[in-house]
Amino acid sequence: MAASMHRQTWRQLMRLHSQRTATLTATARTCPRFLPVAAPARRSYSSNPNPNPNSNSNPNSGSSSSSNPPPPPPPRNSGQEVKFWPFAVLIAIASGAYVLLTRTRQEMPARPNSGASGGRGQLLPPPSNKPTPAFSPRDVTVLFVLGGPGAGKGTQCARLVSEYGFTHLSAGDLLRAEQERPGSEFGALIKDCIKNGAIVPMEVTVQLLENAMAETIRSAPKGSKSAARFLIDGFPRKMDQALKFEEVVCPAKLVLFFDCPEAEMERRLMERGKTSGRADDNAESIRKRFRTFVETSMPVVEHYEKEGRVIKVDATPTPDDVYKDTKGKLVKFLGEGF
Ligand SMILES: Nc1ncnc2c1ncn2[C@@H]1O[C@H](COP(=O)(O)OP(=O)(O)OP(=O)(O)O)[C@@H](O)[C@H]1O
Ligand SMILES: O=c1ccn([C@@H]2O[C@H](COP(=O)(O)O)[C@@H](O)[C@H]2O)c(=O)[nH]1
Repeated sequence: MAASMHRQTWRQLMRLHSQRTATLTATARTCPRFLPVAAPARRSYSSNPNPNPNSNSNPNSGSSSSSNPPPPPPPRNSGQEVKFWPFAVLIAIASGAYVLLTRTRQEMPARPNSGASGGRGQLLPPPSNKPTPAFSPRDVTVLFVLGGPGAGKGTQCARLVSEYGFTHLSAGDLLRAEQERPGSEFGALIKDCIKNGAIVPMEVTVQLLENAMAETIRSAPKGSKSAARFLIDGFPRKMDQALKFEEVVCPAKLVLFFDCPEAEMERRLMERGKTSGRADDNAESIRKRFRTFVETSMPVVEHYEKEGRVIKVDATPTPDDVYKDTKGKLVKFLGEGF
C-alpha cells in the first residue's frame, strides 16, 4: 500500500516536471533571450502545476476520493511566491562593488617602471638597460691591439710598455693562466678552444680582463701613470666581446691594428713553435686560427675602422721599423708623449 502510494507520488512529480520543461522550451523558442535566465520561469513554480490556484482542472487534484493517492508533498516554497527582492539587492550590491573597484583601478598610478604610460600617477623614468662601465675612460685609457696570429702584437706591446709605461694585458695569456689555474671550471673549455683556434665565450675573457685591470689599479702605487693605461692585446676577437667590454668594463680609446700577410705570420709562428711550447703553434692549429681571424676577428677591425678608431700599421718590416711606425702614428693620434 505504502509502496503503491510512493509510486503514484513519483508519477505525479514526473508529469509535473515534463509540463514545466515543455513550458520553458516553448518560451525559449519564441523568446530565446529568456533561455539563460532561469529565474522568471520560477515565478510560476508552485506546488500546484495549475497556474490558477482555484481551478480544479488537474485530474490528480480536487475532490479526492479514497482511490486517489494524496497529493505529492509540496516543494519547500509551497504556497508562497519565490521572493526575488533579495536577489535584486544582491545583484545591485555586486554591481556597485564592481563599478567602485573599476574606478579605483583606473585612478591608481601605473606600477613604477612598468613602462606603461597610462594612469595619472607620476612615473619613474624607465630603467636604462645599459650598465655603467666599471672604469671611466676619463680615468683609464684602453688601447685594443689587434692583428692576425703571429703579426707581432706581443712584440710591439713589450716595446710600448718599456718606453711609455703602459700595462700590457694579453687576453691569450690570461686565458692560458686560467686554463692552468687549479680548480678552474673553464680549464677544459679554454684548452679545447685554444687548440682549435676557437673563441672562448666572451663572459670568461671579459671577466678575466676586468679582474686583471682592477687588480692592476688596486695594487699600483698611488698616482702611478701606467696603472691606468692598458694595452689589451689580442682582444676583442669577436664583435660580442667588443660590445660587451666597452659596455661593462671600459670604452676603448683606439685600436692598434698590425697588418701582416698570412704567409709571413705562418713563417713566424712555425719558427716560434720550435721553442714556445704553445699547443696552438702547429700547422693544423695555425690554419684554424687564420680562419677564425678572417671570419670572426676582421669584422671587429672593420667595425672600429668605420668609427674612425683604428690605427693601422704594416707589420711586415723588422720589429724596429714596425715600432717606429707605430710610435709615429700614436703621436699623431694621441699627441706627443701619449
Ligand atoms: N716584425 C717582425 N719580424 C719578424 N719576426 C717578428 C716580428 N715581430 C715579431 N716577430 C716574431 O714572430 C713571432 C710572433 O710574434 P708575436 O708573439 O709578437 O706575435 P703575436 O701577434 O703576439 O702572436 P699571437 O697572436 O700568436 O700571440 C715571435 O717569435 C716574434 O719574435
Ligand atoms: O679574446 C680572446 C683571445 C684569445 N682567445 C683564444 O686564445 C688563443 C690564443 O690567443 P693569442 O692572442 O694568440 O695568445 C686564441 O687562438 C683563442 O683560442 C680567445 O678565445 N679569446
